[in-house]
Amino acid sequence: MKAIVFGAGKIARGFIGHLLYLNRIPFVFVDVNTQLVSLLKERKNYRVYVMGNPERNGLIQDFDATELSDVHAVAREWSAADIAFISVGGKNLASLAEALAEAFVIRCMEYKVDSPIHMIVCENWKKPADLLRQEIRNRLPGVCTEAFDRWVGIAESAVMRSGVEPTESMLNGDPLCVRVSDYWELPVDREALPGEPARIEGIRYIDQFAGFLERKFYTYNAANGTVSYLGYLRGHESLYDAAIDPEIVKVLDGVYRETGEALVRKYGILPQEQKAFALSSRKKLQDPGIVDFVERNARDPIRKLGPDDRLVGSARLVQEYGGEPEGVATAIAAALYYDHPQDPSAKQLKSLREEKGIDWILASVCRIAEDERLALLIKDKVFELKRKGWIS
Ligand SMILES: NC(=O)c1ccc[n+]([C@@H]2O[C@H](COP(=O)([O-])OP(=O)(O)OC[C@H]3O[C@@H](n4cnc5c(N)ncnc54)[C@H](O)[C@@H]3O)[C@@H](O)[C@H]2O)c1
Ligand SMILES: O=P(O)(O)OC[C@@H](O)[C@@H](O)[C@H](O)[C@H](O)CO
Repeated sequence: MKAIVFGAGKIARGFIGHLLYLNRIPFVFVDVNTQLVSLLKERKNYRVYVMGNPERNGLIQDFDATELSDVHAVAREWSAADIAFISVGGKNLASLAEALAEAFVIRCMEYKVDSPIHMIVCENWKKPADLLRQEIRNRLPGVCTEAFDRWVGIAESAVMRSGVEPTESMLNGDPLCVRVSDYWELPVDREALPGEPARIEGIRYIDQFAGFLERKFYTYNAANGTVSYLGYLRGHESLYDAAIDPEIVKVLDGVYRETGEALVRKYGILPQEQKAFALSSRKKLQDPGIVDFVERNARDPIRKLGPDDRLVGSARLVQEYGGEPEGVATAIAAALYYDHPQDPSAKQLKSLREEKGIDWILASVCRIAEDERLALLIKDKVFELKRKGWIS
C-alpha cells in the first residue's frame, strides 16, 4: 500500500505521517512550500513528540516529498497511491483544487482511472469535502467529469489531535519535528468513499458521520477560540493558563452549554453524550501536560471570525435552534480585539477596527448586519469587556 499527503504541515507530519509510518505505509508529502519540500527530501526523517506520553514519540521515515507545482509528479504519485490525505488549511482548498484538477486530467490521459480514488480531508472547515469536490469538478473538462463522479470519493474527517510548534531547542535538533497531543484516532466519513477503503490502524470509518465534524468544530474549536481570545485579553500566553482562569471558565461553560443544546437539537444526539463530548474538550484544555499556546489558537483572527468558522458559525447555530449565544458573543467580542503584533491577520483586523469600525467588521468579515440581534449582543459584550477592563 502507498499513500499521498497533500500538505506537510503540523497535522500532515504530526498526525497523518505518524499514523502512516506506524502502519508501515510509505507515503509522499506534496506541499507548496519549496523549502519545506527540500528539507523533507534532504533529511528523510523527522521526530514527533507526543506530549504527556514520551514513550510513544516517533522518528518518522519512509516518505518522499514533491512540490505541488510539479503537476506531472503529483499525478504520478497520486496514481500510485491507494489513499490520499489533505491537510493544507481550509482557506487553501480552492488553490489546491486547481492543481488537483490539472493532475486529475493527467491521470485521465496518461494513467487508467477505473477504480475508486479515495481522498480524506483533514481540515477545520465547514463541509471541506464538498467544497474540495466542487472546486475540483468545476475545473475539469467535460471528458473527465464522468470518471471523477464515478470513481472519486472525498470524505470528511475530524482531527482531534493537536499539532503544536516545537520549542527552539527541539527545532535546533530537528527543524521538521512536531509536538502533538496524545490522541491516535481519525474518524472518517465511510459513506463518502466508494468501494473498500484502505484499512489503516488509527483510521476509524464511521457510517453515520453527518454532523461529526460540525460537532467537533463547534465544540472543541469554539472552546479553543473562546479560551484563546479571552486568554489574550487577560494576558495569558499558555492555553492551559487561560483555560483554568475562573473568569474565562465561566464563559467557556456557557459556550459549551449553548452550542451543546443546539447540536443536540440539530443532530438528535443524547444530551449526556454531548455533555461528555464537551467535557472531553474541557479536560483537554485543562490538561497541564498539553503544551499549547493562546497565540497558535488565536492565530489568523480574520479567518476565525468568518461566518462559518468556530465562533460566528456557532453563534448562528445557537440562534437557529432557539438559543441566545451569550457566551459565544463574548468570545466574538474578544476576537474582534485580538491584536497580536506578530500576526498579520491580527494587524489587519486592528487597522480595520480603527479605520472602519466594529459594525463594518461584523458586516464584512462576520456577515452579521448592523441591526441584527447578534450584532447588538456582540456590541453589548464589547462594552462589558471594556467595563471590566479586559479591553482598554
Ligand atoms: N494544528 C492543529 O492542532 C490542528 C488540529 C486539527 C485540525 N487542524 C487543521 O488542519 C489543517 C492544517 O493545519 P496545520 O496546523 O497542519 O497547518 P500548518 O500551517 O502547519 O500546515 C499547512 C501546510 O499546508 C501547506 N499548504 C498550503 N497551501 C497548500 C496547497 N495549496 N497545497 C499544498 N500544500 C499547501 C503549507 O505550506 C503548510 O505546510 C487546518 O485546516 C487546521 O485547521 C489543525
Ligand atoms: O488549526 P486552526 O488554526 O484552525 O485552529 C487552532 C486550534 O483550534 C486547532 O488547531 C485545534 O487545536 C485542533 O483542531 C484540535 O482540536
